[in-house]
Amino acid sequence: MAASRLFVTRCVSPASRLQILSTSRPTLQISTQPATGQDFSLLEAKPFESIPGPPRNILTTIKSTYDMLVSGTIRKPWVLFKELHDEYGDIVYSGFGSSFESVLLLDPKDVEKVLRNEGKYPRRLEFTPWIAYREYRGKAKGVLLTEDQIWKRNRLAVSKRMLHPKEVVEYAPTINSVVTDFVDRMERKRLTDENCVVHGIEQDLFKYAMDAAGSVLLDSRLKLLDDNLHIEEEAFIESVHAIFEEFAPMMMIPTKLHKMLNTKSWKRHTKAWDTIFHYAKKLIDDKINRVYEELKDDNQTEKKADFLTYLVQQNKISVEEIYANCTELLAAAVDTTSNTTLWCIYMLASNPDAQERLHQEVKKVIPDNEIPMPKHIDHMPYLKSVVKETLRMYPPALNISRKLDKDIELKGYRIPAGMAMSGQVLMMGRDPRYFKDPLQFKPDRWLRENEEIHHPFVALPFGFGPRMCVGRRLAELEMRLLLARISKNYWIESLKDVEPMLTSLLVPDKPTQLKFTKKS
Ligand code: HEM
Repeated sequence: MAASRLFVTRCVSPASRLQILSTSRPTLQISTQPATGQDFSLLEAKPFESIPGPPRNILTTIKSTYDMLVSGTIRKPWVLFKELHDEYGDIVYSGFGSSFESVLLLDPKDVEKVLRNEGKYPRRLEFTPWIAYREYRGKAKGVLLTEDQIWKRNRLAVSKRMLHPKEVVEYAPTINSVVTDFVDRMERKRLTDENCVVHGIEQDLFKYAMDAAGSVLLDSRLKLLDDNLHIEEEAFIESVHAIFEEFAPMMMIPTKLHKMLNTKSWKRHTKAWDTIFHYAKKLIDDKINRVYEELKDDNQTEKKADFLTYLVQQNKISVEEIYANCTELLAAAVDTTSNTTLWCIYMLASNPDAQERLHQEVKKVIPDNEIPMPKHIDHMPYLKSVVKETLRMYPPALNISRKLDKDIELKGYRIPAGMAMSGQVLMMGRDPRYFKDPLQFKPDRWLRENEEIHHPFVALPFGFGPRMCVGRRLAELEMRLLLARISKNYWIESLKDVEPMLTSLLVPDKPTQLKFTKKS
C-alpha cells in the first residue's frame, strides 16, 4: 500500500544526508537561571550545545539549505527526520535553513512537558514570510500571526463561535447544503466517466472546504460546486496553494533577502496574498453592508447573529483585525480540511474492510430517509476514528512548535528560553514504539473498547491548549458530514496509488483516481 512506502523513500545516500545535516551554532544566549527556584533537573541539565545532532557550523548550514532546496528533500523532509532520529535519538538539534533552527522531539513525554509549560500566551516558531507580507502591505494581523495580549484579544473574539461544540453544531444545516452540492457534482462527473472515476475531486474538495467555511464565517453561500465558472474563487484557491507551496522554501532563506532580491518566491507569495486579501475583502464588505442594512430594517425578526455580525457587534477587535481574522480563517480553512478529507476517502478506498465497517455503522445509525446530522454523528465512533486514524498517518501539519519564555530541561538537556521546539506529529504517529503496525490504517485502534493504549500527546494533529487550531470543530464537522454522506451512498475504490508530499501541508504527490459505485 502507498502509505507503507512513506519511510523507505531515499533521495540521497545516508552518508551524504548526514553531511547535509551539518548546522550552524545557535546564537541564543543560555540563561543560567532555572525557570523555577527548585527545578533541580534544570540545574543539573547538560548544556544546550551538547544536544545530539549534526555538527553546527555556518558552511554546513548553507550547504544543507542548498541541498534541501535542490535535491527535493524539502518536499519529503520525513526522510531526513527519520535518519536524524535513527542516528541521534529522540531529541535532536536541527538547523535547516535560516529559520528552521529547532529542537526536534520524538518522545510524547517531552512534547507534553513543553506544552504543559507553554504559559498564558503560547508562541510558535514565527511564520516569518506571512508576517513580512503584512508588514510590507501595512495590513493588520489576526489570531494566526499575533502574539501575547494582542493574540489573546483576537483569539477570544473568534474562538467562542468557532470552538464551542454547541455553537458549531448549529452550522450543520448550512454545511449539509454544501455537502449536497458536492455529492450532486460528484454524481454528475461519475456518470460521465466510463470507469465511474471522479476526476478533479481534489479541486472539488477545495471548493467544498471554501464554500463551507465561507457560509459559516461570512454567511455567504458561494455556490462553487455548480457548473458555472468561478474565476475569482479559483484564483483565491490557487493563491492559497501558492502561499503554502512557497512557505517552506521561504523559511530556508531569510525573508528579508527574498524581499531585497525580489526573488520568484517573494513575488509569487506577495501576489498570492494580494489576491487572497482582495477577494476576502470583497466578501467581508458585502456581508458588512448586509449587516448594516439589516440593522436599519425595523421589521427584522430577532435571529441569532452569524459569525461576522457577532464579531462586529462584540466590538472587541478593530475593523482591520476583523478583515485580518476572517481572511486568515478562510485561507486556513481550505487546504487543511480538503486534503484531510481526500486522505480519508483515499484510505477508505484502499482499505475495504474499514470502508465496509463504516458503511455498516452509517446504515445502523442513520435512517434511510435522513441525511447525516450531528445527532447521528454523536453515535458514530467508527466515523470519528476514521478521521483520527487518517490524521495520525497524514497530519496536514507535520509538527507543532513552541517557544517558551523560560528555560526547560528535556532528556537531561537545558533548552534556553526562546528556542523553538517541534513535537514531531507525523513521525510519532508512525513510530512502532507508540502505535502497533503504524503503517497500517486501523481506525479500530482509537475505539474505546480497544486495548491499545496511546500517550495523550502522541497524536496532536490540531495542536494543543489555548493555541490549538481554532477551526478544529468546524473542520471535524465538515469532514464527518461529508464522509457519512458518501459512505451512505457509494462504494469507493482507488485505481492509482499516491504518495504524500509536503507543500507546507501534507498533500498527495499526484491526482488520485477514485472510482465511486452507487449503492443500491
Ligand atoms: C483538518 C483540518 C485542520 C487541521 C489538521 C489543522 C491543524 C492546525 C494546527 C496543527 C494548528 C497549530 C496549533 C498549535 O500550534 O497548537 C492550527 C492552527 C490554526 N488553525 Fe487549523 N487546522 C485545520 C483546519 C482549520 C480550519 C477549518 C480553520 C479555520 C476555519 C483553521 C484555522 C486555524 C487558525 C486561525 C490557527 C491559528 C490559531 C492560533 O494561533 O491561535 N484550521 N491548525
